[in-house]
Amino acid sequence: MDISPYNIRKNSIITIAGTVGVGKTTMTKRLAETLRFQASFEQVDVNPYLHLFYEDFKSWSFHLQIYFLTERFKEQKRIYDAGGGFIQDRSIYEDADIFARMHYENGTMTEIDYQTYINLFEAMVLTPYFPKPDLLIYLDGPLDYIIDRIHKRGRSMEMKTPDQYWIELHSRYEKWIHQFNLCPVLNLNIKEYNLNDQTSLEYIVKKIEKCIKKTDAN
Ligand SMILES: Nc1ncnc2c1ncn2[C@@H]1O[C@H](COP(=O)(O)OP(=O)(O)O)[C@@H](O)[C@H]1O
Ligand SMILES: Nc1ncnc2c1ncn2[C@H]1C[C@H](O)[C@@H](COP(=O)(O)O)O1
Repeated sequence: MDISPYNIRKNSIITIAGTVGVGKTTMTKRLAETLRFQASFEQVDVNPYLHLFYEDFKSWSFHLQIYFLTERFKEQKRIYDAGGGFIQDRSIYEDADIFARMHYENGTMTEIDYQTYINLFEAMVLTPYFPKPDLLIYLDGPLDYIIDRIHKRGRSMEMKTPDQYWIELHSRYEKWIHQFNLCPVLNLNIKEYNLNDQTSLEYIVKKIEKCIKKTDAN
């Protein structure tokens, strides 16, 4: 078996999940550097719908979800073609189970659009390009820390969005992770690590090793 210096298979796929602003992108970068894996990011700056969506959820939620699905599919294919070895910034499950569902349930996505989206999502995850991740790392922490990070990051479209949106997202994430069972989950609390501290990073890597080893043993 091909093992990285950290006893983690070099073809592993590790997905970082968690609500907006919790620190997924930052964690993706640091883990990819440390494990010498490739990174797969969500590209926020080039997303042509995101600004429009934040101005008017009802008009743009379907377009935005289709765009995210397309981008995730391309990234999944890239990961598959490379034979794994990736840290991935957010999972496709979050798009469907949290964001799309929330907008449908809140009336900012129509039933027809939601059904079309779900049909496409279900067809996509059945393709070979969507192997289940070897591990999903779930980042969470106090809501006030997370909202503070969103404000400090300073994306204007997010800063104009009422805090109620982040509160609802966070609450939906908490429910979602409790029932998520498609792959092993490592829970990390953002108050309990510091990515600028090598010891703290090593501690996270040790936890990843343990979770992935347990799965390999099954
Ligand atoms: N461990 C951390 N400690 C302090 N600030 C962090 C940490 N991780 C991320 N941040 C900051 O919080 C903000 C959101 O992080 P980001 O990685 O973009 O989150 P996400 O991808 O989950 O939206 C950024 O400004 C980032 O610099
Ligand atoms: N599927 C999605 N639907 C709506 N909005 C989404 C979706 N995926 C990501 N977003 C938004 C949330 C943030 O404003 C940006 C980037 O997400 P982040 O958690 O900061 O990486 O896109």
